[in-house]
Amino acid sequence: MSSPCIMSSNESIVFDPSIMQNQQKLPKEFIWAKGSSGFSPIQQPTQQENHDVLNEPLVDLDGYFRGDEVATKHAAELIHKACLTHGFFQVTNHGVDLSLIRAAHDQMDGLFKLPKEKKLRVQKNKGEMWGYSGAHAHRFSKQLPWKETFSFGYNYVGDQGRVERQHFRKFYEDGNSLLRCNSYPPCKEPSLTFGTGPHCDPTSLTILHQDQVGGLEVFANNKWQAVRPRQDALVINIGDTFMALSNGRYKSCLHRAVVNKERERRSLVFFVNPKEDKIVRPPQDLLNRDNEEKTKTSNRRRYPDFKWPHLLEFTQKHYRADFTTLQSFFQWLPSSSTSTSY
Ligand SMILES: C=C1C[C@]23C[C@H]1CC[C@H]2[C@]1(C)CCC[C@@](C)(C(=O)O)[C@H]1[C@@H]3C(=O)O
Ligand SMILES: O=C(O)CCC(=O)C(=O)O
Ligand SMILES: [Fe+2]
Repeated sequence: MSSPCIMSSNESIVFDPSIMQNQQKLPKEFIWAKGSSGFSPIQQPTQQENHDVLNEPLVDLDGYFRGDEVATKHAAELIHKACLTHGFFQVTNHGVDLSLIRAAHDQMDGLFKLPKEKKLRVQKNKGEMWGYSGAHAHRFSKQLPWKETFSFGYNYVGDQGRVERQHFRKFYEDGNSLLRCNSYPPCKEPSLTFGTGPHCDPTSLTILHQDQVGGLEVFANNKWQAVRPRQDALVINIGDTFMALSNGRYKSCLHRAVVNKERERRSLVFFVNPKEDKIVRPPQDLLNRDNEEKTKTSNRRRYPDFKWPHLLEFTQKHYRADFTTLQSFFQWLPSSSTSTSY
């Protein structure tokens, strides 16, 4: 039986923001805090007032788009360094018009303001990637995230017959990516819960635009640090799949989203994925370079080969993505059947 005041259908919670944001006491299903023991600092929610602000690299892409070689080299170096350390940076002059971003947020607003019944008509089923989800209550029963999401599939079919220019461009061509709209309603007890719990994205690359409310945090230098919202910037982070593709050189970014007492927060997230049949394996050039640079013992392959649909299946059917997803996936992989319906 769920907490009082929460509408319940078929035993799972219905996350209605207009009701939830007025709950004086956080329903137990949303509590993440575990007291002083049993939880590492990574898992434990922290008081919002205590947060450091991250001084992450801000990369201006203007020179790159103008074909300025020096500016491009500088931007590439900043990105490379950020990927080697936390797997996180922001970009400005990224080529996406601000008016388009605003229009996307307006559309998102329209979606989240739909009546509950309409949202539930497109509810995600377990194992499916697309549709509406209220606190993921159809999938999980505890440590629910304080959010609603709408997810959409995106399949970019590249120009046919184009000459191959880069290994990774080819690798991601025709991939099945995912667009997700997140809405985090205000919460009376924000320090007990999360909008999105601590995790590394299992996907490859994440491109995110957050509104001006703030709530995204990155675990860097052994502490949680807030990412200051910038209207003109896109937040980029490395996910587990890209970390594997780079043989562990580039770091999958550990991050989370906290909620607050007063303001609803929105974010718009694009998760880039390779096509289903691609084998996630570091390019030979990179392994050769590792061979030249390091001793024989440290240049071995860090992860076994896998395909994205298997990692996706793992996170949708067997394991809730967190900050040790990749490790747990490689333990599960040998025992799993390699046929999948994705
Ligand atoms: C493949 C995915 C699973 C999640 C959506 C995409 C990329 C990020 C994953 C997620 C956001 C990581 C935190 C936990 C999660 C359950 C969530 O809070 O939404 C994850 C997504 C999911 O499984 O739906
Ligand atoms: O809303 C945010 O800022 C973060 C969301 C996130 O990390 C995710 O959806 O994977
Ligand atoms: Fe994420």
